[in-house]
Amino acid sequence: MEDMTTTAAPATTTPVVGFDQVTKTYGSVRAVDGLSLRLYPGETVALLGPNGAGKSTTLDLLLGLKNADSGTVNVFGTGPREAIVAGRVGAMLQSGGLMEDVTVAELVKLACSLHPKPYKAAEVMARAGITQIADRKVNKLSGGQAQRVRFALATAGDSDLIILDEPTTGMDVSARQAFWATMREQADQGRTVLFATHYLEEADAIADRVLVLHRGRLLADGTAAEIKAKAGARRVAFDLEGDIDEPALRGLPFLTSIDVSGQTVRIQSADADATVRALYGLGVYPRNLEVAGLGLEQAFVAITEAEEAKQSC
Ligand SMILES: Nc1ncnc2c1ncn2[C@@H]1O[C@H](COP(=O)(O)OP(=O)(O)OP(=O)(O)O)[C@@H](O)[C@H]1O
Repeated sequence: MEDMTTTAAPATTTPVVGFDQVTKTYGSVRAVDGLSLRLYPGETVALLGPNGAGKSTTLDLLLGLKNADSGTVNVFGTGPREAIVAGRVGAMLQSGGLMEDVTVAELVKLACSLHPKPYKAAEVMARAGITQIADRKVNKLSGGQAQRVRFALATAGDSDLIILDEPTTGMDVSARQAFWATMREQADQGRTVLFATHYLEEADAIADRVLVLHRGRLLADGTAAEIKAKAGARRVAFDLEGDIDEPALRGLPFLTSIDVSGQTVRIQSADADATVRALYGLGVYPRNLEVAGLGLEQAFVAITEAEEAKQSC
């Protein structure tokens, strides 16, 4: 698989975020391993990676919640904490505890009062869709409502960089749609949005750049389309009549996965042309043949599995 860590980011724009050879270890675990990357104004960037890949640690380093063992983290030309004190960074963390014995409105007003460039609390609540629960105690909220409140806190003021760790977990469909519409507006106004997610369809739909982390290293960096294309493999689906000789199909060249369901066969192949030629060579005549590129989810799995295989050699 070719190198996927070259980004087409503009060379002339001053980066919003710069990581240079950043490493963070916990005991023997290298959570972030020599990570270098740049984020630029107006980018919406998805941070993907399997469990334990180092996404949350990367965001914590970016927010100054953790210190790197080596390397440098730069945010708007300063350290992360200075950038936060200056109000340039808004964040929504995965399990960010919410103050319990206050109402939603009180909490949002507090967040606004602490921000150097605050928005009006009523505006912030309307944007997050929590006006109707403004008088409710924070410890009485459902999971999705609490998530909306975290979203409000992350957008309490005019920040230039918005960091979101799995932001839509627990949100219903309409909350998700409203959330991403707001984030899109924020990016259109020149803000940088960085979000970690396990929802690959969200990354595909929302992000104009996708970073794939694996064991603390950057495995891929590009648009979703580039990552899908560079993963190489393609999906092939077809129907067969009569008895299916599954062992023979499993022996097809370039096959990376196969699923037989009834008369329908779905395979993933590193060289779809060669696989289909070999299929005809078996004397098998597929009907309804479809060949398509990988979705971001399959590309992600292909990239991370290829890396696992490389490391276990
Ligand atoms: N405080 C800690 N002490 C010890 N090990 C930690 C600590 N925090 C994270 N780790 C380890 O560092 C690695 C990276 O964890 P991190 O939470 O950054 O990954 P992640 O990509 O956010 O994972 P997930 O998708 O599961 O949220 C994991 O192996 C994790 O077990």
